Amino acid sequence: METSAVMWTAAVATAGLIYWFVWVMGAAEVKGKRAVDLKMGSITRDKVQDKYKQYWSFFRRPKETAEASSEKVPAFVDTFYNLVTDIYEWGWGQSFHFSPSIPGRSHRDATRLHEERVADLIGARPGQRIVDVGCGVGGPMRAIAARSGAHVVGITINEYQVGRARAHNRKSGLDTLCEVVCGNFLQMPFPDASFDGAYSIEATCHAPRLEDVYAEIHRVLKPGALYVSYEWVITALYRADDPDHVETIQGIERGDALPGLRAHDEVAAIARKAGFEVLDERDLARPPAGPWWTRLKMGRIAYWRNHLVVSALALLRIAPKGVVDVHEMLYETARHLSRGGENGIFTPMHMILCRKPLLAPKAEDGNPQESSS
Ligand SMILES: C=C(CC[C@@H](C)[C@H]1CC[C@H]2C3=CC[C@H]4[C@H](C)[C@@H](O)CC[C@]4(C)[C@H]3CC[C@]12C)C(C)C
Ligand SMILES: C[S@@+](CC[C@H](N)C(=O)[O-])C[C@H]1O[C@@H](n2cnc3c(N)ncnc32)[C@H](O)[C@@H]1O
Repeated sequence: METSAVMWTAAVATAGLIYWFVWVMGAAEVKGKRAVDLKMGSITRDKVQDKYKQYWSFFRRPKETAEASSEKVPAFVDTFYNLVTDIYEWGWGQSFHFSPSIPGRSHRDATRLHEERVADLIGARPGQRIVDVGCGVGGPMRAIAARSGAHVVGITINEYQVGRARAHNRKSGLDTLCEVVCGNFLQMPFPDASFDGAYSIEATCHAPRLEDVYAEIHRVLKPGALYVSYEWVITALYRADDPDHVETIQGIERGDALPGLRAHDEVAAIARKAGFEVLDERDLARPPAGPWWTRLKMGRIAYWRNHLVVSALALLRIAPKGVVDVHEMLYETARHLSRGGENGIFTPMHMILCRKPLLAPKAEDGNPQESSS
């Protein structure tokens, strides 16, 4: 073959490979986001690397830093979601959480069932107003509204997610039932006693003090309303004197913008302190539930492919440079999360079901008060 023919063949093959990597394999599982559309939320291209460095230096020692400057946590969590939202959508889907694997069922089904369980636990029904505390781009909100017919109002600190969630709501025809607002769940822009139910899926772990977000949820619920949360916690198997355990938990905190994971046995006491009655509390990851971390482990080849895709896109200046660093951080985080799941020291689905009592606790004169907020 002539040299020019060889060169042409090689060029066409390379172009075909790039096309396959970027446009075909690079499409999200839910086809919501493609690699070529990766942005870094509302951060401008030239600021991505700086923002990533700032995030990393804040969360490198998550617990100490967040304890010393807890008021800064929501802003850094916002930065984190600017950096990761598109990568999450591209490589995971529109629901930013884990779910127990179910033999013979797809990840998409397992995710939806884990979300529908929330609707069932709080008895959501048509005509009710439910708040989704930390709603992401609204995967759970759409599943819960579709299942229950309830009106769901989601709140997220990240403006970019608000835009994505609203676009998905419109596209799925659920925008009459689903609403999204930008705000801090530690100071929600809602009146007292304005919701018939509430839920949070893998979101309150971002609060520096769980009591603050629980108190705020308690405030916006009507007396008698139910609240369910899937919490990220350290389990009873954790040993503080085991360096491998310590490294795993710190790795999870660092790569997920967490100001210190809580222990499983702290959650119910905090809910009661916020004024809730605790109706049920369970780790949904315990057998017979299938392991939630298998999806993360199975994705290793895809992550390697994704690494090539983001590196190529950054090289071609289609994606901002910092995207490679963010992707690497997520790869590391996936390793720590899988390890935490496998050795049983961490769960992302410690479920707590609470009710705001009809009557507030006794007043000083010993008589129960009518519960208002
Ligand atoms: C609840 C939270 C997020 C949970 C998960 C949705 C995400 C945790 C780790 C993320 C990922 C890790 C590896 C990425 C991979 C390297 C990339 O190629 C494709 C996306 C990932 C799979 C990404 C997807 C989302 C997670 C699983 C926290 C933040 C409280
Ligand atoms: C891991 S995502 C989960 C999103 C959604 N629950 C889901 O399962 O798809 C966590 C969410 O909590 C939100 N969040 C974190 N801290 C917040 C805060 N202080 N106020 C409002 N939202 C917050 C993030 O913006 C993000 O949307």
